[in-house]
Amino acid sequence: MFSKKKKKPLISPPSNFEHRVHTGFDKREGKFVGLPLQWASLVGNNQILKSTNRPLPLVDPSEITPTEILDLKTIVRGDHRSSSVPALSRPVSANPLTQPVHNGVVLPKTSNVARSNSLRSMSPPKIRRDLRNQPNIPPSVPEESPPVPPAPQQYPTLRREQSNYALNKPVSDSPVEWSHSHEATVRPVTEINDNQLAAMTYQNIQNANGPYQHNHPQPQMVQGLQHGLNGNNNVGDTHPNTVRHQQPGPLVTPHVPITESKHELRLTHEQFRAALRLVVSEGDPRETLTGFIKIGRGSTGVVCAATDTRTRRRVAVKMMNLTNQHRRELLFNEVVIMRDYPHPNIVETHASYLVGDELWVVMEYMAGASLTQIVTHARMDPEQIATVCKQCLKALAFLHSQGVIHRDIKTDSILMTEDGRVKLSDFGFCAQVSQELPKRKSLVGTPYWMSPEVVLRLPYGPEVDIWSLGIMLIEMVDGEPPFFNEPPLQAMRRIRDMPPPRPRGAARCPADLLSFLECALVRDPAQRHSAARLLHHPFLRRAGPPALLVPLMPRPE
Ligand SMILES: Nc1ncnc2c1ncn2[C@@H]1O[C@H](COP(=O)(O)OP(=O)(O)OP(=O)(O)O)[C@@H](O)[C@H]1O
Repeated sequence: MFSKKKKKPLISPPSNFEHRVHTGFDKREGKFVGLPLQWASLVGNNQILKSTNRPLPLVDPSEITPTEILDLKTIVRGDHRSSSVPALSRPVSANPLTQPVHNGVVLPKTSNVARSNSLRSMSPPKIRRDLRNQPNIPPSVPEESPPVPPAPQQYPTLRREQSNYALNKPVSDSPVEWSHSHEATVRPVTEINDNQLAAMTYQNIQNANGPYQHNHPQPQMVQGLQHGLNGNNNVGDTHPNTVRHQQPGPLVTPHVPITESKHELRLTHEQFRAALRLVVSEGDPRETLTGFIKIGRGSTGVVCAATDTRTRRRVAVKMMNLTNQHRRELLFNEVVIMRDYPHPNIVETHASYLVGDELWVVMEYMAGASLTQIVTHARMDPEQIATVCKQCLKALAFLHSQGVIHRDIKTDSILMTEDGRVKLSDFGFCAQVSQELPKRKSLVGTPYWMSPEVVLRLPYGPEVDIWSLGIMLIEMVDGEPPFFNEPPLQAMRRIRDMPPPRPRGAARCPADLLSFLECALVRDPAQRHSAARLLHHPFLRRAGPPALLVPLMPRPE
């Protein structure tokens, strides 16, 4: 009868915006300039990529899985003998109550903050909601960002409606309670943001009286990426959201006596350093370590081999500068994950320290090789591939049973001892899920190894590691992952739109290897086999002892 006249929404102009990222295209050089490192890696013109010829992992800084307030729990600092301030502890128990969830993966009932993967997410989780009224930012609740629209051709893509991953939990910042004793009462959370760290540190860190700064998250970069995935490669260049508009997010930390309670907080360097000090060991490793030799460089810092003069043991030391991290909160992962999840197939952490402005993680020295070195220099036979897969799957089955998702499985993350034992490393990007928070949403991973659900921005779980393991298997057959000759963004489009990839060398692969691969590279995560299930696949009967891998090790020069 009557046509409803739509009222034109009144949109105010942005206020208080800060222009902190300025990107452009240098026609002479033929490359983008001014991109943050992680985004540069995505469009394929960053220096680290060039120097190591390996793609960098990508962490979308604006997409943080919201945190949840869980039950109150008392945690005690692991080593509190000599400490004058309370600190986060190692986990009280390694195996919380568990119940099966879908697809055979068993998740812990709650995440454990002390395991503090957890501390990784200090960026404000609410920004998209806060920015909803701004131009160019579509409403996105409960999802944090729009899915990639289906491409014109179509291999049936996953859609949100197809997955049962409804996010039924409200977004909430999680206050952390803190008491002035060796026992700290905290609400375990799955991720902690700057507000929560501020809450902890405000009351506990002496001399940390500098002003809190507002955090400036970067939601527009997601739009830029989305734009790129939709066919425009000029990420950050032509998309309207390249200018950042500052809009402070809400703060829900009743225990922090700060007047500007509506503002997101960002820890000062000293506060962050003090927070990190709470989880590292005391002492100066330079007093006991000697003979440093640089053996590698990653996106977070350098790795040196050294000798522990007390034990005469060879160790590897990962040194990460606090001041030049893309997301400094990820450093907490480096400290706690390998330490808190000991397993024969996970690189062992001995200790970690703050040395000036650097975080040093001292770990077992893996003198053999990385799997990348092997796949790029040798051809592996099916028995050797099965041996590697089996050892990796043991680590993954263990981690997944604890609710830990690695999120960056690739040959670069697999290190070997000289006698052929295979261990998982590089836990900088991992995340924890639990029954309360069974799915993650952040865009994290290295493009070529990303699962369809991650590319599609669907909530995801531990199954993403199984997809990446499948891609890693293709690396073992072909020497590189699928689409490796294409820019990362194009590779992500192909992952989004195409059937699961097969190795180029499929013709020389036995049927059981291909069948194993088909169980791992399933587009629908609910149908993908879990690590525990894959361990029973007939292909793994080919697996042999670690010695089978020794002939693959590069010969010392
Ligand atoms: N425990 C270790 N023993 C021997 N070599 C190691 C050890 N840990 C790391 N490395 C080597 O040091 C180099 C850098 O490692 P690092 O973990 O910093 O970087 P990465 O693998 O590129 O990861 P990311 O960039 O995600 O931090 C790699 O070549 C790796 O093989």
